[in-house]
Amino acid sequence: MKVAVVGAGGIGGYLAVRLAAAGNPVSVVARGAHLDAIRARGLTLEEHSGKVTTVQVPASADPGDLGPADLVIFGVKGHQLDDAMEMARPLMAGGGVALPILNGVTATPRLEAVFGEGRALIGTAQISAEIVRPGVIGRLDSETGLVLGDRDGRQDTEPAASVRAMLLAAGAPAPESDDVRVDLWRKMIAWNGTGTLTAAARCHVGDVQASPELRRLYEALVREAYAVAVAAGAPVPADTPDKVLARFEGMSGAIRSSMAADLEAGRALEVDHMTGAVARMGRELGVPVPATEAMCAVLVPHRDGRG
Ligand SMILES: NC(=O)C1=CN([C@@H]2O[C@H](COP(=O)(O)OP(=O)(O)OC[C@H]3O[C@@H](n4cnc5c(N)ncnc54)[C@H](OP(=O)(O)O)[C@@H]3O)[C@@H](O)[C@H]2O)C=CC1
Ligand SMILES: CC(C)(CO)C(=O)C(=O)O
Repeated sequence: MKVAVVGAGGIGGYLAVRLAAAGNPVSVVARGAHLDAIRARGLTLEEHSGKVTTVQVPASADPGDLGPADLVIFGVKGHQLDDAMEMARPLMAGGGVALPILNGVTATPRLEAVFGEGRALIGTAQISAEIVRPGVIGRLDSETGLVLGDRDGRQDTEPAASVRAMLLAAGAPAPESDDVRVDLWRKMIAWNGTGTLTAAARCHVGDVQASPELRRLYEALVREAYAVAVAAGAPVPADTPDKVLARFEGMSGAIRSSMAADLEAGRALEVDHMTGAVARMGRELGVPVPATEAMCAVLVPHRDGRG
């Protein structure tokens, strides 16, 4: 299966290295110093375990250079997806399928709106990774991996089943799921706590775990996002908040969210597609989300980055 990764950053870059190292034909769309480094020295993955892998892959800022792919992995941020989809048209021109790994719950419908119904899978990354320097991805944890399936949440249909098999064969965990839509929403609920708070409080998960005040705020953010998910008709079971809170206890304290890293680096924030989306849905659905609104108020001034 020919694979193209649009946005070979933290998660996209991690997947690109794993798939290419296993012998799959992978190309990447990147830009700036990251692209220059990939072209000069290859794309490198430094894992939490100390393992380092470098692959040489075709890389370009222009997808037209790379040709159509069977699988197009979208690894960009929520606010970058519209531009990325537009430029990715040559990659999708051969009838391939899109696999978004973005946080939030809107990437699949956004992709289907551009490429057509049934042309996008659901993907949700339980992975923590970031570009640590141009050309180099650091995987910061050893979490569960990339949960993927079709738009109805199934993993036994094509091409979802083949994509998952390819990831598993490449040593990229792609856990089993009864309904991938539940995983997607569960991640959104968890992220409203971990992702929002490590950004807003400019800290790591360990700081939240150690602070009674931040833990209370974390729990409020998780419970608010769950209430929004239920009101939105998401198929999330009633024990979801408790499971998310229990999992948080075992999470590596060294993790912080991609938004926390973006905030520190002065990059634009995905806030409208994440915390902001929960707040917006809360308002629309009549669900009070005061903690989420407060986090938005703190993060929105930094939305466009330092330029
Ligand atoms: N990082 C993590 O640990 C996790 C992230 N996620 C989610 O995954 C998604 C991706 O996050 P992450 O991997 O951190 O993102 P990164 O910012 O690390 O990677 C995105 C990459 O895409 C590049 N890019 C964006 N638009 C284009 C374009 N038009 N042409 C070429 N390159 C482009 C960016 O370049 P540039 O920097 O120049 O904009 C960047 O290198 C987000 O939705 C995030 O919330 C989910 C789970 C965990
Ligand atoms: C918080 C985390 C690392 C959880 O996997 C994440 O989703 C992100 O960085 O955006």
